[in-house]
Amino acid sequence: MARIDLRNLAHAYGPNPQGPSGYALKPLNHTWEDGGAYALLGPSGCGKTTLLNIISGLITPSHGQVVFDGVDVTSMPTEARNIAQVFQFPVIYDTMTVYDNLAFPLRNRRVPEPAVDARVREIATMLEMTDVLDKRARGLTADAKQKISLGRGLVRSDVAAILFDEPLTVIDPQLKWQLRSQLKQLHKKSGYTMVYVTHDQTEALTFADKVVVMLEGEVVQMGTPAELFERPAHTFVGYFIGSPGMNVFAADVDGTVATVDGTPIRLPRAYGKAQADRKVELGIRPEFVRVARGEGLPVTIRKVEDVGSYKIARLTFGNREIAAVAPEGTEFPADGAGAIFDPAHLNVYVDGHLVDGAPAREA
Ligand SMILES: Nc1ncnc2c1ncn2[C@@H]1O[C@H](COP(=O)(O)OP(=O)(O)OP(=O)(O)O)[C@@H](O)[C@H]1O
Repeated sequence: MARIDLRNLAHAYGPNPQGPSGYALKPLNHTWEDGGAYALLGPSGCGKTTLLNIISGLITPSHGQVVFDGVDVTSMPTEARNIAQVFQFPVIYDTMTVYDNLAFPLRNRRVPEPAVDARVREIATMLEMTDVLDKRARGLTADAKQKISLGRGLVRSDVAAILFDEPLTVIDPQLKWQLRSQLKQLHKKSGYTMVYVTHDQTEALTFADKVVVMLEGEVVQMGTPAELFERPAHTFVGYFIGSPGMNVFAADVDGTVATVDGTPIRLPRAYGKAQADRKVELGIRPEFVRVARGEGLPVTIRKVEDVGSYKIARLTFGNREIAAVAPEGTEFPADGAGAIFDPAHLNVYVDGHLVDGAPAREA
């Protein structure tokens, strides 16, 4: 297994990129620890596959270096990098049996047959494929073929890293759930360095110790699921992670007070006044918004959704929408409702990026 350092990495597909928008991957410096489980999460086109393919060697970056355990592998071909990669669609030998497909990466490296057999059976058990080991891959369902692909990625124990590119896309939802937890367990047991590309937040948050959130070719935050939830470094992380996403609205911030449409809101920290051409916003997760009668920001309750274990109140304040999450059984006021924001969880963003205020002095 390897620690992966990405040094000043950037990539443009065209020969003469014009400014930052010409880059599919904007300059990036990161260390991914040996044995870590990482997810690359972001919307379609944000550069996840580009980054994964640079790590695997399928793409040579236009700038910077990829370093495995201190060794610069940037110009090494994929085969020399000692990695396993699992793609969105099955990459298997149709005419071979499931057993031979799983054994292939090991036999290729001249692993002795008894060790091959033990490992193939271990992986087949994990994937619940022991009863089809003798069947040819050709006749199997798309799900089963993709499981073989996953198995081929997981079968070697001497790889520097295992890279997954949306590996569960073609798998049915029930099985997806099961495979996701199995991958997590396998990671815990084996300590492989794993990098998992997905656009699905549930997949990323259940699989990874650290999630790398990407937007328009840029890493906007790398953090644990709790960090992404509690302190989104970018408004995009706030929207993209969580359901419903973080409430974000324009505000005028000066010192320890934010003003939203003339209504002052107290902030837990002090902020300098932003330059006039900057976009200043407040962000607060719906979980930290409470609705009460006659207190806080005056709002109208547009509707209340009961989603089983909790309720989501959809509020309007002027022309803004605010969501509030409340425990099951909460009764909302029929009139005079106000939204109260938990100050400890109010974040200030300038041009989309989180700003750290200074400790507020007592008045
Ligand atoms: N071979 C290529 N030539 C030119 N541009 C490309 C190429 N591959 C990707 N791009 C562009 O680079 C950007 C990042 O694409 P990439 O496939 O890495 O994103 P992604 O986040 O993996 O998206 P998806 O989830 O849709 O696969 C996109 O604007 C895409 O159009």
